Amino acid sequence: MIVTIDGVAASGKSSVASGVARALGVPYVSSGLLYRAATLLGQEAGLDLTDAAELLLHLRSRPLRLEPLAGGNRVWQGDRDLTPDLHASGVDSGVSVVAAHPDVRAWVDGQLRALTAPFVAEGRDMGTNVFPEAPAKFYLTASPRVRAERRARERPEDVEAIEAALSRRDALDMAQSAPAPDAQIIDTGPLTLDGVIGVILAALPARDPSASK
Ligand SMILES: Nc1ncnc2c1ncn2[C@@H]1O[C@H](COP(=O)(O)OP(=O)(O)OP(=O)(O)O)[C@@H](O)[C@H]1O
Ligand SMILES: Nc1ccn([C@H]2C[C@H](O)[C@@H](COP(=O)(O)O)O2)c(=O)n1
Repeated sequence: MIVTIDGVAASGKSSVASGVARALGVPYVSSGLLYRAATLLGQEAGLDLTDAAELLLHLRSRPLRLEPLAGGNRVWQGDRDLTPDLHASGVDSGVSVVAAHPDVRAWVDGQLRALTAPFVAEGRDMGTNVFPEAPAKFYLTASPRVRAERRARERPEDVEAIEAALSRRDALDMAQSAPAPDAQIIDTGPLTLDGVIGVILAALPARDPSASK
């Protein structure tokens, strides 16, 4: 079975996906890391991130590998682990431009669709575009203030500045961030992390252990 968890920036997608995946004993797949890796490599090579053709040529010359694990995902380029660099604020500010290119999206989608189910996939368009056939879809929301307060607990930055950056990213990512019509929308604002995971686990269809999707 594939479970999709989409939502706005910092709504809890990766923490919730990891918790659900652990409970189900399957890996989770963080699609945003591939967009982040494309951005990091483009920036490191000094490329113009608005030039999708040049960026894709560069990405295809040394392929990336997403390693989906229940506890956390890693992205490799050869034997270099890119993961520790993928949440730098420079990547945060460039990634929406990269994620807006249709050809980059097709490059990411191809890698995701090549993965073997079962897994929990999180991102923006997992339920709408990449795995529309998934039998269980969820979409996480929370106000920009709630999300900024949560982020401020992990980064030594001002809540107002984080909130402004999140709202900017929400606007830039809006085109690919709509909930699937058959997704259950969960406002995580009033819920704990375990509470959100519990809502999702309770809503999952009964599992057939022999099914692969
Ligand atoms: N329901 C919740 N209650 C309290 N804290 C939460 C909840 N959900 C997530 N968090 C916390 O909010 C922060 C952001 O969560 P997380 O990184 O999982 O979000 P994300 O949607 O994957 O972010 P991004 O879009 O930047 O990849 C983390 O510190 C996480 O522990
Ligand atoms: N399926 C996806 C996943 C991510 N993105 C974009 C949106 C974000 O700006 C960026 C990083 O994602 P995050 O790590 O914050 O979840 O990648 C997307 O367009 N589609």
